[in-house]
Amino acid sequence: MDMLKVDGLTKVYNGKVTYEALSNINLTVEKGEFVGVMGPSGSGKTTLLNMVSTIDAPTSGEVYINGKQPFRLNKNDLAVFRRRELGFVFQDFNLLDTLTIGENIVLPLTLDTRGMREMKRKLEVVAEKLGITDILQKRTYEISGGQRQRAAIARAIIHSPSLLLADEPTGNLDSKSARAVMEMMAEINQTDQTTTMLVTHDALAASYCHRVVFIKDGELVNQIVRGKNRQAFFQEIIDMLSSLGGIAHELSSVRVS
Ligand SMILES: Nc1ncnc2c1ncn2[C@@H]1O[C@H](COP(=O)(O)OP(=O)(O)OP(=O)(O)O)[C@@H](O)[C@H]1O
Repeated sequence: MDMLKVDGLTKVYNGKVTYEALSNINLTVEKGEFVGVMGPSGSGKTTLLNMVSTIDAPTSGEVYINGKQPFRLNKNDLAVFRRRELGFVFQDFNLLDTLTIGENIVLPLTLDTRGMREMKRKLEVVAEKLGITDILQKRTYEISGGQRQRAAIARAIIHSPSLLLADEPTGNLDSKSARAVMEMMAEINQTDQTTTMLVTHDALAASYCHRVVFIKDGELVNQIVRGKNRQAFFQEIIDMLSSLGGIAHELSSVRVS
């Protein structure tokens, strides 16, 4: 079953100069798949993520998520759709300093006015899964970057979204924390069948995906599928990035496999 389908997606920015950031993108992500999106700086990755996450509307083309067309919904229904069907993980965590970690994690449920008992049960399950049970009473400034990102992932999955979207989730982490975060994302994907789309410059992070698609100049130019060996996949990703010509910039952020 397709969880995400992007059909003929084009995005034109109309500023002083008109710029076509995405040209006729076609992409299908099946339920339970973990797909990475990579490409040189300015290639259109964020633009694609913004369309899939319904933050910005395409100029033409369609986005289907779990069989629904979010851009056909009215404003209120779109807000509910986003809250129920999507989970977001960002580079800078986006946790609220004024709340405890536990309160941050249950926030998506409180917006949907769920009962206290249900929220507590879901919090326990998700915190256990992410290994953060002992920091739920703490504030963001009392925990490490890796713990913050794990809390952010817990918040993103507590409502069992149809699609988990991650934008450079390892961008602010040291290599050990990045690896731990990616191992958890891969485990969640595997055990819960959470369909995941990851935008990243980090070849190590991308090597945890089942498949990586590459964008250049607003077009999907290639994709590679992981075999059994993650190390080999990592090398294939590096080779593809260098063949796309982004080497100087891209490889500056590559971690050792
Ligand atoms: N709001 C906007 N108005 C005009 N042009 C834009 C806008 N947002 C992005 N662009 C342009 O669209 C192109 C794609 O940008 P986008 O941010 O999607 O690239 P990216 O692949 O995510 O880059 P990076 O890896 O550096 O984050 C770039 O040339 C960018 O300058």
